[in-house]
Amino acid sequence: MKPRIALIAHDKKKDDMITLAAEYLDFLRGCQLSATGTTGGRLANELGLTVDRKHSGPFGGDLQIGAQLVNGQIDAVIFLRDPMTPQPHEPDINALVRACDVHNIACATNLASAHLVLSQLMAAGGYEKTKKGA
Ligand SMILES: O=C(CO)COP(=O)(O)O
Repeated sequence: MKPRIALIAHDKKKDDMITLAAEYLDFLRGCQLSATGTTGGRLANELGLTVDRKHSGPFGGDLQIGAQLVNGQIDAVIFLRDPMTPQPHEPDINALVRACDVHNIACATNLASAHLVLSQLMAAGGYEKTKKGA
């Protein structure tokens, strides 16, 4: 089965998400992706990824991803949170991260852990990262 990955980034982390996804592009093309609205829009427009776009985070997108996760439809969450900016939907963010803990779903909330999760999922699927210039 294809890995089912949720990709979410707060505004100041969206460029990081695009750079991250570009690095794992071949692998992510073979995954089933969900994303909050604006993050998903950028992933689709800038990288051509096929993404199940939920509502934007402040309008319930985190909760929609949380519901998918609770229903057993998500294997890992990459959630690049902005720890320096207060978010109007902080309760929704906490609910999603809590749901990951309740259901023991890997949740990477920064780039370092995102690389670990993605490279591990890739290795488990027998993928190799394409080396630049190779
Ligand atoms: O706010 C978010 C996550 O909490 C992200 O939502 P967007 O991808 O719609 O910006």
